[in-house]
Amino acid sequence: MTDRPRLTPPVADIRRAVRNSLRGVAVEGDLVLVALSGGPDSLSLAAGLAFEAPRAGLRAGAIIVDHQLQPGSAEQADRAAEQARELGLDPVLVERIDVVDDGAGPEASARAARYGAIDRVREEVGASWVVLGHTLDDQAETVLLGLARGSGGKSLHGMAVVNGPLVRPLLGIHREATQQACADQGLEPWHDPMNDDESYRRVRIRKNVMPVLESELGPGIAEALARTATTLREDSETLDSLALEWAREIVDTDEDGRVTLDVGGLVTQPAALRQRICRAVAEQGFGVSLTRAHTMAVAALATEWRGQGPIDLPGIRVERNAGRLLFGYAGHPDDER
Ligand SMILES: Nc1ncnc2c1ncn2[C@@H]1O[C@H](COP(=O)(O)OP(=O)(O)OP(=O)(O)O)[C@@H](O)[C@H]1O
Repeated sequence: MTDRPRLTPPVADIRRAVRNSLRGVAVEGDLVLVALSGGPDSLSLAAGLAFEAPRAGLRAGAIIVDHQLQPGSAEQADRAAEQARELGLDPVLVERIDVVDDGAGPEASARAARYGAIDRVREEVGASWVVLGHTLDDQAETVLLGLARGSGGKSLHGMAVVNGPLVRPLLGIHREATQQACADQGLEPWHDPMNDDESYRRVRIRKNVMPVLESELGPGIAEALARTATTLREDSETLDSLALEWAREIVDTDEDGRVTLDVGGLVTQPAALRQRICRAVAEQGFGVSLTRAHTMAVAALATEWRGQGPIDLPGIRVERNAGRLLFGYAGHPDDER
C-alpha cells in the first residue's frame, strides 16, 4: 500500500463524494440503494450513504446479491445485510440469484445477472438510484483492460459517475482509502477470495501491473489513467451528439421499413463521425450494438464499395444499393426474394 498524502480523513472524503454525486440528481424523498457486496469499497460507501442521506432528505437502503456460486455465500450475504441494518439502512434486501452461464464466461455471466437483479429490485421497491462502490483504482484498471483489449472506443472511457439510475460516487477515491474508512469506523469488510485469484486479468493488473507502473511512472498513474478516461468520454459524447445531428440529415426510411443512409453525405464525414452514424442507426433503428469490427465493415460499404453483396451481422443486414446504404432486420421478408 502506498502512503498517499491526505488533507482530510477518508471517512470525510467518502461522505463528501456521496454528497456531491447525489446532489443535482436525487431529489428530496428519493430512495437510494447501495449495492453492497460487503467488501471495503461498498461497505464504506454504505456508511457514507447512511450518514449523508438523512441530511439531504433522502431515504437509504441496501441491496445485496447472493450469486450462490461459492459455499458460504448465503452467510456472507446475511452478514452484509446485518451490517447494513446496523448502519441504519432500510430497506435491506437480499436477492438470491441463479447464475446461468450465458456463454460470456462465468465472471461476465455473474456480473450481468447481478446488474439484472439490482435493476429488478430497484424497480420493485421504487428506488430512484443505486450507488455502486467502484473506486478510482477500478477505473484505472478498467482503462488498462480496455487498452489491452485494443478495442478502443467505449472500453477506454471507463465508468461515468452517473449512468442512468446507477451512481458511482467513489470514482475519485482510492481503494486503500475505503479500507482505511472501514477501519476508522470499526466496520469489518469481507475479503472476497476472487480478488486474489490471478487467473483473472483484472486481478493481475491490480496486483502485478499497477505496482510496476506506480514505481516506474509515479504514484499519480491511477489518477492520470482515470483523468484520461474522463477526457475521452467527454470528447466521445460530443462526437456522439454531432453524429446524431448529421444522421438526421442523411437518414431516411424506405417503404419496406428499412433505414437508408445517403452515401454521399456519409463519406464526406470524418471517419469518427461516419462510424458513429452507422452505429447509431444500428442501435436506435434496430436495437443492435455493432462491434468495432462490424462498424468498420459497414462503414467500408460506403467508402470502399466494389459491388460486393449484403453484410449479415447478428440481428441486422446492411447492403449498398446505388447511392444508399440500406439497413434492415436480418431475415427481412425481402431477403427471401
Ligand atoms: N454481490 C453483490 N451484491 C451487491 N452489490 C455488489 C455485489 N458485488 C459487487 N457489487 C457492487 O459492485 C461494485 C463493484 O464490485 P466489483 O468490483 O466486485 O464488480 P466487478 O465484478 O468488477 O464488476 P463491475 O466492475 O462490472 O461491476 C461494488 O462496490 C458493489 O457496489
